[in-house]
Amino acid sequence: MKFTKMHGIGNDYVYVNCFKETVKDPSAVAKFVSDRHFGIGSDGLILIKPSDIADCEMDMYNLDGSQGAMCGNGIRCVAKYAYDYGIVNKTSISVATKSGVKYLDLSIRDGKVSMVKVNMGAPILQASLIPVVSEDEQVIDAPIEVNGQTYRFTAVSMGNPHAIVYMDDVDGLDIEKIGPSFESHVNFPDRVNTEFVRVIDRHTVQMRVWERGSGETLACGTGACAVAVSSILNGLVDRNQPVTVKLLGGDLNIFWDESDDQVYMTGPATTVFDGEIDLGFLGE
Ligand SMILES: N[C@H](CCC[C@H](N)C(=O)O)C(=O)O
Repeated sequence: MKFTKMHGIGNDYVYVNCFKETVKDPSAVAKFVSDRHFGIGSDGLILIKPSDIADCEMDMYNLDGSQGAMCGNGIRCVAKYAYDYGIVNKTSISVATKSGVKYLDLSIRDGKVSMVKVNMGAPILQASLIPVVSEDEQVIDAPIEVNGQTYRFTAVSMGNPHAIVYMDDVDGLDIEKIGPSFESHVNFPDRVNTEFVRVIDRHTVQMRVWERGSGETLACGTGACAVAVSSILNGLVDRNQPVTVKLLGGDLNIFWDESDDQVYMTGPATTVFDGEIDLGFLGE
């Protein structure tokens, strides 16, 4: 199987061009290739597939083999791959995902994509659609008990579920302990991606993320969007202004446009190397 290793500020995936390759069992392939000792090493697998409704389709799998409905860092790399490898020859493109068709604008430097702006769509705040168990219509700054401690969190979906928790210090956080407890908490029927956030000023936040199905990653694009929306809803950053979200792997610029309720994410996409791996033992 030919593949391309790419990352969005350190959130790295193995990408397969399914205009040319066939992957029979993506879940099994994702689990194997993601292993950083026995496989290639990544946060998961992303298939770039033909689409009848967009320029291409993104089909994303976490490292545990679970399928993700949306991936912000991944879709920027899909767009970069599509342009750089000749699937498209334009700088405004569409990518179909499990959470709808997304529209992207590409910045080109030296003939290749350097930065990508993605319309990530409108945030979903209705608890039953996130989903999160709650008696309230929306979950903003609500209590939740995790490992015997009470936290306050806000729930936002960007096509995938996020729980946002604000703290004074995220650098010293024992995320390996608290992350899995949020991920598998009974209040999240589909599990959840959890962002731990320190507010720096009215335009800047710092976050770490424990991703559903992948553990701590260096960055999470949908998570950064959810954090910007949550921070505005909680009055912690200015409305209708860009928010800089600082993640372990780098920064993302997020803008929640009140005029159309769309969340725009701008960030880089990077190709690391092309490779080939024999997955005959997996029946591929
Ligand atoms: N773990 C996520 C999918 C990947 C999201 C993240 N890598 C991003 O950049 O948005 C989920 O299961 O919902």
